[in-house]
Amino acid sequence: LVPVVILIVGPATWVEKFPEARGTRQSPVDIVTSRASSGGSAPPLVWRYSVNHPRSVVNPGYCWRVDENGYDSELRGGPLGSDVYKLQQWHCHWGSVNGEGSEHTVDGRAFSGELHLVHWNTSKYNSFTEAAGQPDGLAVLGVLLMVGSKHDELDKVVRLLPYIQHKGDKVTFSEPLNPANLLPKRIAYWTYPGSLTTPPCTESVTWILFKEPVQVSAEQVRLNLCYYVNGKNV
Ligand SMILES: NS(=O)(=O)c1nc2c(F)c(F)c(F)c(F)c2s1
Ligand SMILES: [Zn+2]
Repeated sequence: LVPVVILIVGPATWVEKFPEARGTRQSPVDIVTSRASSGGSAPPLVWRYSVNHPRSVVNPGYCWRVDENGYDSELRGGPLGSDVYKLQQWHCHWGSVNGEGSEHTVDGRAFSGELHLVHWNTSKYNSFTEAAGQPDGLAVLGVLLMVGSKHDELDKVVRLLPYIQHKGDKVTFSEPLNPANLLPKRIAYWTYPGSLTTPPCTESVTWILFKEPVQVSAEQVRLNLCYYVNGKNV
């Protein structure tokens, strides 16, 4: 008899180290479109981003993250009440197999990837870290990515990936980049109170997931996958 050792790593074990992961508003979720209520009279969601400032692309160990380095920006309206949120960073989630990389699913369907623009509530809190622990502390714009035509704005980051192949690597670039160009043309969205999708899984995120996917080229998906540390989608 060969002893079988089953090593369980991943979401099922997160609750041991991060009790929040056992919470009542955990993300990601499957968006069941038939059960989503219409937006009613929510005010429009508005955003303004700084374009010309130095940004850093970092390899946190799963995919890549772009730090906004504190430059000004604003996200307000929609489900965010009267608070103003500021863009802290944006990052991506890709799958190891095309068509399976997104975190959220829509009617059970996964997409090739998912971009997250992470904002924090500057009306109520004094730092990102403080806000990240509060139920109304963060607002994340989720953009579903599907394979299609090349995305020029995203390419400003993808072309830097060969320089951050290892966890902890970081490159700073000053090429003008408008995060608003990462969003879909039509801005209809689903929103729900949720959490960080990776440990510590804190229940501090107002999720705003755009309905319309954004297209990226197969080559851009491949580049994201090959400059991918650990090769798994956290
Ligand atoms: N994938 S996510 O929900 O947008 C998201 N997760 C995390 C996370 F785990 C962190 F530790 C963190 F500092 C973040 F800023 C985010 S942002
Ligand atoms: Zn994310």
